[in-house]
Amino acid sequence: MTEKIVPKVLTREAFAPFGDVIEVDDSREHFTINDGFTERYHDLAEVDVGKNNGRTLINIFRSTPLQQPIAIKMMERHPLSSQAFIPMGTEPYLVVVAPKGELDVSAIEVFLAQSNQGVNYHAGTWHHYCLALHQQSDFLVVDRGGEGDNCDVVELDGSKIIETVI
Ligand SMILES: NC(=O)N[C@@H](O)C(=O)O
Ligand code: NI
Repeated sequence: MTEKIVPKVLTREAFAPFGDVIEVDDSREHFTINDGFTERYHDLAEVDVGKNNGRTLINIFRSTPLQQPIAIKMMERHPLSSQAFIPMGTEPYLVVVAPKGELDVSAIEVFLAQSNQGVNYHAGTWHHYCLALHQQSDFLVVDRGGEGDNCDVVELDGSKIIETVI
């Protein structure tokens, strides 16, 4: 039996169980620098890459959209590190997550992220791989390099289907 999931609006509060939202938010700490020509929105996400002598990687993921409607056929987690996705283009994208611990498929949540919002999955947060929408999109990705198996993947039956995003 299939289940349609309607993506939710991505907010810091709603995403808090899974990680951080990276966006300009005047309720967060910010201050003026660079002779007054720059506003620094400070310390927005917890980059956690140090386990087992890990180091920070800065990458670009060029992601091609899947055909919609998208069936959720996998979830993965990085037990040793966080992973941040910051869109470099102008398109929204989908974020599919579930709480840390043993994967609870019934707890899967889907968010629609806008092009001015990045996300940072905390270590162990279950997520689908990067889901671009509408056109090929680049994402700046900050994650971990180093020893150890840092990607657990679970295959799903595809019965959870994401409502099409126009
Ligand atoms: N495998 C890989 O580097 N990418 C995934 O972790 C992802 O979340 O897109
Ligand atoms: Ni990942």
